Amino acid sequence: MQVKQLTYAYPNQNRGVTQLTFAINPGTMTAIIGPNGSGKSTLFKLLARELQPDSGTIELEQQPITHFSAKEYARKVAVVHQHNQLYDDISVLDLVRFGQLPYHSLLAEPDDAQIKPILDYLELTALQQQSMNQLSGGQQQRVWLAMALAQQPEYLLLDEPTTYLDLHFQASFMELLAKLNRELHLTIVMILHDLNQALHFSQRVIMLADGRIVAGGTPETVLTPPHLQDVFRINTELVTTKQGQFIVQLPTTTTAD
Ligand SMILES: Nc1ncnc2c1ncn2[C@@H]1O[C@H](COP(=O)(O)OP(=O)(O)OP(=O)(O)O)[C@@H](O)[C@H]1O
Repeated sequence: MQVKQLTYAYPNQNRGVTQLTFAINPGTMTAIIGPNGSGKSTLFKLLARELQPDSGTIELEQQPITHFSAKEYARKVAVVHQHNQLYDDISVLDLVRFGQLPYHSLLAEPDDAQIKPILDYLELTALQQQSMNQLSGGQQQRVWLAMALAQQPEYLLLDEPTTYLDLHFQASFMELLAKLNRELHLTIVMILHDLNQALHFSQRVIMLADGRIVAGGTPETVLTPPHLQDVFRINTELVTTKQGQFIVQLPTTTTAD
């Protein structure tokens, strides 16, 4: 996926994103990070075709993404939003079946042979007849991911996928994404707020500020204390442990006794 000079401003505003250029290489995990209001969600909506750019292009397989029909695009790119809303009560199985819509007409019988391994993979088989509103937030998040996988996409876009999960589920959800990337070769693009998740789970980080890319590259080159100071206005230190390196946020001011 190639993003070239992508620019979007909300109506009557000059805010949004400006002149974004970057590539998402197949088979990689990319983290999009930046402070509040830096343009992450706007970029996400442009990649998901929920907004149309004012100028610039997004290309997939050397074609502008506008050339794909909605169904064609859904077979290539699946989106997991941060705030998923359900208007009706629905079972886990029925919701995951919706992921197959890009392959079938509405009247076609669901193909549960394809769904079953996905439910097994995400440890949802025992929950498949349960109603969504009986599940915890972490379980629901796995079901939305299962629905996205039922689209059999090549690209998976995730907007702050771990925001509502407790620390245990945050860690296991990120491990799961890494497994999907490794085993199914899914290309993953995710908005993250947690800098250590970006450090440990991405090969590439795109750092936004004021709607522009201020740094892009490997996590080690982008997530440096000077960059984090400039962009997030936080004081950090990279600490090396037996488990690898971690970004630790330090107090911004020190009080003399
Ligand atoms: N619907 C909208 N109408 C007008 N301006 C908007 C709208 N949505 C976002 N903006 C503005 O566009 C800019 C980028 O916002 P965006 O939501 O993309 O940031 P973000 O990085 O996702 O922020 P956050 O971390 O708070 O979710 C901000 O200045 C914001 O105020």
